[in-house]
Amino acid sequence: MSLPNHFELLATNGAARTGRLTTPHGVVQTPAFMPVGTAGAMKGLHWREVRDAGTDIVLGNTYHLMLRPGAERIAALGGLQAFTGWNGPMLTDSGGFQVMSLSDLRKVSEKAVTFRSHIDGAKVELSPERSIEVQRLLGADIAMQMDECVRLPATRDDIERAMRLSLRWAERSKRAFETAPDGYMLFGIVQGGDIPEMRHISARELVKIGFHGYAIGGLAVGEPQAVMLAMIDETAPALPVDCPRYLMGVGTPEDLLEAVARGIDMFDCVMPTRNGRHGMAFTRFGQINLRNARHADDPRPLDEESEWPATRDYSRAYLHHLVRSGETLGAMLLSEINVAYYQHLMRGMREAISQGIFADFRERTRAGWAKGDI
Ligand SMILES: COC(=O)c1ccc(CCNc2nc3cc4nc(N)[nH]c(=O)c4cc3[nH]2)cc1
Repeated sequence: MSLPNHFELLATNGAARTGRLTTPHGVVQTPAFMPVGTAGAMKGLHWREVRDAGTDIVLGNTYHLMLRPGAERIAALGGLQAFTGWNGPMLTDSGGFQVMSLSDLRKVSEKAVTFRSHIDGAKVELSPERSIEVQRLLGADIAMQMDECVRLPATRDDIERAMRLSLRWAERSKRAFETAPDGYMLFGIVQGGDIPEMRHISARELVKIGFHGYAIGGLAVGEPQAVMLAMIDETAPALPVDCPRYLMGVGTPEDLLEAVARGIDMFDCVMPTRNGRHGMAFTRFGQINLRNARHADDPRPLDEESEWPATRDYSRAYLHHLVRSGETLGAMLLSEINVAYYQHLMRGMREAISQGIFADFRERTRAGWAKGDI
């Protein structure tokens, strides 16, 4: 049974789409990139810069926020937007993935995932019901079902087990979400590893349950890019054309371009901010590692044609110096430069799809990266 739809498809160009997703805290233009503000902050950035860089929606994490400062506390303080000062749309991940990647002594049962907090070692139980309760307390505009994501490579049995458990948790997540006010959304998550048949079963059964949008999970977990793209080809066509499709945890600029070409509408990844903190810049010439000594005397900015001031106004020599000296400003500048580049790329894709020239945009963008950094 399909749910009321807040997604408006504006144009398609091949399998690529551009649209508008209306949430209680504002409109999201798609394809959209969500920078990851895991614990309620975008590391090294003010929200003003996140917004000015072209961001419509940011991601927060149930796992981190329920452990610290606590979901009930954030609710008492008015919810995530009031608490953090980001007054736009927010999506929260449901926590299962973070438990498997961040905590130890974790156990998966039919009922829930139990684990020890990586902060104080306290024993915590995260069930689909509690995950939805936390995301409602946080006030996320888009909540994610609780699921189990297996790392790849994995056995067929393990992939099928986790996929079917995730479908049962999808049902329970949707039931727990029923009291949410109009406009708040719940997305299902397709699992199935790198096995097409498992992907088809997961997508078909999720659509029968009915969600506001559908994520493709279980990818960007160690598989080659070709496998990730093949699984998108298997899964996207099985999802309702009028619902948003969200590829979780992805990715590099090339991943984004190739996934939009295959019909994906939403993305999240730590890469622009985390790589920025480690001295890596994303530009239209490709990635530039500013730790590299070759930049020490280079007076040129990263890209004098960029519309983002920091990309235009600072020399590579200065950025190299900041990174080598471990100056906090280096991490801050490269984080904003990278988020601005990702959002510049997303805006370029939206415009190209609207004008029916996405294939040409894709070719020109790849050529720019291939040219490398002159
Ligand atoms: C510098 O860059 C990095 O350190 C870095 C680290 C991890 C990723 C990959 C993140 N991948 C990923 N995040 C994910 C989050 C997910 N959440 C749920 N609920 N279910 C999933 O099935 C799922 C899959 C994911 N795959 C990408 C980049």
